[in-house]
Amino acid sequence: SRFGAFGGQYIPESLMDCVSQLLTCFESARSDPSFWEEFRSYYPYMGRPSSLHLAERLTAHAGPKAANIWLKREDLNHTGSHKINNALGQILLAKRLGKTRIIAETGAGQHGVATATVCAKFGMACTIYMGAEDVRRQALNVFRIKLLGASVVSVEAGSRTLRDAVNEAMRSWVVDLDTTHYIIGSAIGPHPFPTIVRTFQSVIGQETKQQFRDLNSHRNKSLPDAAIACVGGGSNATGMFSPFEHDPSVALLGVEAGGSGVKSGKHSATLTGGTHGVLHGVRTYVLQNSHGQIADTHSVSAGLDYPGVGPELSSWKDSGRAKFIAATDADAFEGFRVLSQTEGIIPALETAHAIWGAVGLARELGEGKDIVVCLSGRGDKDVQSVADELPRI
Ligand SMILES: CC/C=C(/N=C/c1c(COP(=O)(O)O)cnc(C)c1O)C(=O)O
Repeated sequence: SRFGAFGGQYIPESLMDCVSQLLTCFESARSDPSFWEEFRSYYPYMGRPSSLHLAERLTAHAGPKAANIWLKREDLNHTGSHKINNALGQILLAKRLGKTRIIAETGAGQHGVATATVCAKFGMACTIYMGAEDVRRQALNVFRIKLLGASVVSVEAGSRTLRDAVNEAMRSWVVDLDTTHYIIGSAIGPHPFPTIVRTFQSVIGQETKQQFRDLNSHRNKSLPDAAIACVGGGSNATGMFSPFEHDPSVALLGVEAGGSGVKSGKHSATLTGGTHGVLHGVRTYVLQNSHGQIADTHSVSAGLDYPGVGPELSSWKDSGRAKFIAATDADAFEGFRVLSQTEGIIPALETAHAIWGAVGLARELGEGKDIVVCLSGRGDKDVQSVADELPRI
């Protein structure tokens, strides 16, 4: 349950039974071939495997001596992001646990949509908790969640963003533990949640590894030189990175939300600007003041706007296995514009942070090297807020 000094279960007594029941269920499912057969039987529905392909014009944009940039198209999954991988896996666990009701938190709305989608598919009642600020800025996804038959609870407390949605979801879970499973949307929360989410999301890195080898056998190259992903709670990053963890020749780079700049104090770059702490039941890096008060965060992208991060990424930061940088809001808009206009792919604003990071890394690594980028989601949900930025774009 620990990733170095990180992880654990910092939860009230009232949650212990439910969490240990989940652990038992996960442990048995994980080692049960018929569970994975059932999971893979939904690949046609999810659109797995997602494709991996070279982004020639994005690579050219990075410059004549830049490394090749490869895109792992999690944006083409059903519902438009990597979130479906985890939502589907966890609803199969909920079924095994005999639960009949699902709750979840959401910030960008992608996890909310993915959860509402699998609840419709499996006939379970669904309530999504979402900060009121995110209800406003991701309105398209709120509409989709309701169309899928789920209800949305708009959370007015605190900063009215993802952190507050998680608080509310956890609070409501305690009331209905026996009927309800909480499909947590990122690699956060008390053990076993970070391990569950990473396990389901690791389909991203496993497929990428195989696809890269197959696509590069002619040049006798079996591994990329770097993998890069944006980091909110850390699920698409750990999903892309964990299958490469023990391949030291593959650099791992996470790109966080630098907001108005890490020095400005208005950001969500937890690993870059945070310290060891506890948030939402887990010991990890958090953004907090000297009294341990969790800081308010800012990001143009709702899915990265969170003061915590998964414990596995925290351990990789401290062990040096992965590096983390911050892309500002402006950098993200640049990544958004560049991918749209060089590859015809409109990314989620979250993903745009990784695109910006990939261009910089491609210039750094140089010719003949290869970078795989987790293209975590599509940008339909963001076009309204980007429209306001269009003059800058
Ligand atoms: C679970 C809360 C986060 C959400 N989304 C986060 C997100 C992220 C960041 O989440 P992680 O992969 O968990 O770091 C990256 N890309 C897209 C397209 C996202 O939607 C959500 O509610 O949809």
